[in-house]
Amino acid sequence: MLVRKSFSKCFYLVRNIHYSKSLKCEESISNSLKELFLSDSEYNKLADHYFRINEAHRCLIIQPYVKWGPKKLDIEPKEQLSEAIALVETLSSWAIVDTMTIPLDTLDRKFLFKSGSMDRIKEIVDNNPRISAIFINSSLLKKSTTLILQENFRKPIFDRYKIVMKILKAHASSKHSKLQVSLAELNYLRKRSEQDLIFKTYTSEALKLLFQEREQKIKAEIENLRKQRTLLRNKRSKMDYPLVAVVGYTNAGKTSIIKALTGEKSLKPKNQLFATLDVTVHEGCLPSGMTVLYVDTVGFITDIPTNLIECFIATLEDALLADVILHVEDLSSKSFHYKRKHVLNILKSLGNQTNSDVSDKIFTIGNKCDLIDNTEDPNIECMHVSAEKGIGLEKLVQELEKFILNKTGRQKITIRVPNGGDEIRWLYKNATILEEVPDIKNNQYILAKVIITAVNIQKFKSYFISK
Ligand SMILES: Nc1nc2c(ncn2[C@@H]2O[C@H](COP(=O)(O)OP(=O)(O)OP(=O)(O)O)[C@@H](O)[C@H]2O)c(=O)[nH]1
Ligand SMILES: [Mg+2]
Repeated sequence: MLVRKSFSKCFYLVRNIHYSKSLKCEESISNSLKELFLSDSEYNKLADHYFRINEAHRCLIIQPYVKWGPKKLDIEPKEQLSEAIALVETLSSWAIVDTMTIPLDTLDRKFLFKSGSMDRIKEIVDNNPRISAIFINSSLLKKSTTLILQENFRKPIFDRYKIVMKILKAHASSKHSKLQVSLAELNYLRKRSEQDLIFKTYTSEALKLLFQEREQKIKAEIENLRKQRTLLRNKRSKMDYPLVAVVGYTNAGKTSIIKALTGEKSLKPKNQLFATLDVTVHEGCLPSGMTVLYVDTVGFITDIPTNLIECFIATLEDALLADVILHVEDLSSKSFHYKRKHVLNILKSLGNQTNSDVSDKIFTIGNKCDLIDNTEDPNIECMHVSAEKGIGLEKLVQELEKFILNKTGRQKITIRVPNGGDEIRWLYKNATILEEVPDIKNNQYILAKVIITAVNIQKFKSYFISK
């Protein structure tokens, strides 16, 4: 599957939509699902064993990086380490005791590290009793490598997959995000059950049943919610508001931008990765007075294995169906280009999968301009704004409006209609009225300046002109 391949290093989640303000939807959770989450103690035991969800740790973070060759990444190890720190800081019960970066010549070494590095780590761990766990910021360590490292350092080892899984579990608050996280977890456990001792206490048939039953129930519930989302989508298209999906690398400031553009108080930007785990829709107003809906989405992150991503792919439909994709980038990030490349790759592969050219509807902005010097990087061609300081927002909405009008085939036109007639009432319902002035040549008429879609122009003509 195309997405499967191109997503192997990137992570992007989009969850169910809650329409804020005028559009509200209540998801219902079936009794069978409640039962599934609460009473499946056997399953929960296995999940706890692997993800150690409730454990709090004081950890040593190790950032391995390949020094040269094709596996060398276009991102500074220091920047990778700050992402690892941000991931751990997102876990409220965890603390960071120490950090280190370790160069590697290959990622395929059995112990991961060379013997000199192994000794260095061991020395640090042995001499610091505060360290209770080690987080190696690498996507998914092999089971055998994890065991060897655990044995050597006599501390539990966490890789990036486990940490992200813990964050997702902690942050998932809606039914849909809980379901998706459960499915990701299930896929992981199923894979591990093929090789692991703890599973030997179950017969393979019992295990198969345990996983199968749970998977079927979760998938059925997800399908249910997807139907509800389709309903919401239809409702929205009837209302005919342009939809802007706000996407970008995690922590770029997507939620902050929406908050700044809509004034929505319920939005809480956080200096955390995966602060937003549920897709929410927020109503805003463009300079002309046209209503626009902004969709807040879950951030992208690199270097997360495929099976964690797969579960969320279906829900990306929502972002892809938006009229415009507002790509928010963090100008202050040292890995700006690396992150940009990843986000654009994901969007492109999603577009390919659905045969739609998304690149055409991407509007890019660089956020956090307050944190950079005025000396602009000539390679960063996008509008500079600051959600936090309110810089460039006025220009942003003006340009965004032009872009939306262009992409959605909406036009600004003036229509002459009878004063107080059905025509103006219809226009109030089906277009955005910008201005109404009396026609000085004949005061029985008014000149209405409107923003209207091509479809509605045709409807207007057929209802009122060709009659
Ligand atoms: N200095 C500065 N900080 C900003 C700006 N915009 C956002 N931030 C901060 O950046 C952090 C992340 O902001 P969010 O809006 O939560 O970012 P996000 O992209 O929604 O993050 P996720 O939902 O986790 O993917 C918060 O601490 C914000 O206060 C800005 O313009 N300038
Ligand atoms: Mg957010």
